[in-house]
Order: sequence, then structure tokens, then C-alpha cells
Amino acid sequence: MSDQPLEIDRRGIMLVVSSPSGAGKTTLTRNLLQEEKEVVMSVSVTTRAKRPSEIEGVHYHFISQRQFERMRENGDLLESAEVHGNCYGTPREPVEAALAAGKDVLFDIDWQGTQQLRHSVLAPDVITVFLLPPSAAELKARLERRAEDPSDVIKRRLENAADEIPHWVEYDYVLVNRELERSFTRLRSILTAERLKRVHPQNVQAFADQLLADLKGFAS
Ligand SMILES: Nc1nc2c(ncn2[C@@H]2O[C@H](COP(=O)(O)OP(=O)(O)O)[C@@H](O)[C@H]2O)c(=O)[nH]1
Ligand SMILES: Nc1ncnc2c1ncn2[C@@H]1O[C@H](COP(=O)(O)OP(=O)(O)O)[C@@H](O)[C@H]1O
Repeated sequence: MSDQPLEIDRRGIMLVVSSPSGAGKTTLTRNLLQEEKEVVMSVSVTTRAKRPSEIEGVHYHFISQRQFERMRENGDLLESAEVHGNCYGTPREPVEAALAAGKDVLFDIDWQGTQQLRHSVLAPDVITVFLLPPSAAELKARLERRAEDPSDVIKRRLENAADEIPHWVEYDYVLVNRELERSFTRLRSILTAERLKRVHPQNVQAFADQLLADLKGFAS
């Protein structure tokens, strides 16, 4: 009879968070990373300029247009898209390694990249969340408060929000990011529930078989 607590192995989840710029995805995904030890962030490559607060290799890998094109041609990117006039992409290898190690992977990517993941072989483990700002005025205020982009860039991001918001319909979950703490609890609940769904049937079978064998032991 086994007196070890049994664990049911599960597959890693690919948790995608998208939103118009300024709605709060960076804040929420960073908070989730701090609280959830089994989660790793997919660090994208981008051709956009680094913001003052950003760190190479943490927020992005900042690369040239040539390097980006080479990666895409070599099949090194799981998905890629042009957003706000810059190129972005998800390096394939770190994601595959994290999933193989049983980790969950968090993605801060746009709707175009999300569609590509949804149509990839990884689709069964892709869970998507779309964040909406509580109002247009608050979205503008958040972009201004962040104070990391010049005013013309903020203007362009607000204009692009109108193209991005209608894509909420393609996502599994939609959260209005009003109060940060509340949104965080909701995002974490999504992760918890989806994790519980992703157990391999053969592992549950092994677990149930062990329980049944142990119960038989009690009866004899
Ligand atoms: N498809 C795709 N989109 C990305 C990737 N990395 C970032 N993005 C998206 O690009 C957009 C701009 O990101 P960023 O320049 O960091 O601005 P922010 O959204 O204001 O923080 C956001 O919608 C991100 O979700 C990626 O690897 N692939
Ligand atoms: N729920 C919230 N309430 C108030 N401010 C927020 C909230 N979520 C994020 N912010 C702030 O809004 C700004 C934009 O958030 P950020 O996470 O950078 O957005 P995104 O990654 O979607 O562009 C930041 O200054 C952040 O601190």
C-alpha cells in the first residue's frame, strides 16, 4: 500500500493575455509571475525601441529588423506580427522547453499572434484572456500616467485601440481591468481552474487505480 501522497501530473498551459496598449496586461502578468512559481513568461523579440524602464532579456529581447527577419525565416518564432509599426515575435525554443518541463507559460501578445497560436499544434493548451479598460478616458489616463511614450506614440496607441477592442470576441475570457487587485484575483482564478482541467487521463487512471488497490487492502 502506498502511504505517499499521490500527485496527478498535468500538462503546462499557455496563458495568453491581450489588450489595447495601456489596459494593464504588463502589470497583471508581472504580478502573476511573482505569485505563481510554476509560471514563466515568454519573452518576445521586438524591433521597437527600448523604453527607459525596460531591461533587455526581461521585458523583451530588443533586436534589429534584419535579426527579426532571419529568426522568422528560420522558423525560430512560434508566431509573429506587426503592431504599432514594429515587429514582435515569440521565440519558439524557450516555450517548448518550459512546457516540456511542466511549467505554464504566460504570453503578452496581440490578437494576431493569439490567432496564430490558436491555429498551431499547441492549440489544445492555449487559454486566452482579453483585458478591457474601464473606459476610454481611463485608458488615455493610464497611457499618460505611465509616461514612457512620447505624446505622438500615445496618440497612435489610442487610435489602434479601436482596431484591437473588437477582437475580444475571439478570446476565452474577458476581464474589465477596473480595480487592480480584483482583476488579479480573477486572472489567478482562471489559471487555477484551467490547470485543474489539464490532467492526463492516464495519470488520473493510475491515481484512481492506486486508491482502489489501497481500499482493497483495507477490506482484507
Ligand atoms: N503577436 C505578438 N504581439 C506581441 C508580442 N510581444 C508583444 N506584443 C504585443 O505588442 C503590443 C505592443 O506592445 P508594447 O510595445 O510592449 O506596448 P504596450 O502594450 O503599451 O506595453 C501589445 O499588444 C503586445 O501584447 C509578440 O511576441 N507577438
Ligand atoms: N487596474 C488598474 N488601475 C489603475 N492603473 C492601472 C491598472 N492596471 C494598470 N494600471 C497602470 O496603467 C498603466 C498601463 O499599464 P500596463 O500594465 O503598462 O499596460 P499594458 O501592458 O496593457 O500596455 C501603468 O502605469 C499601470 O501601472
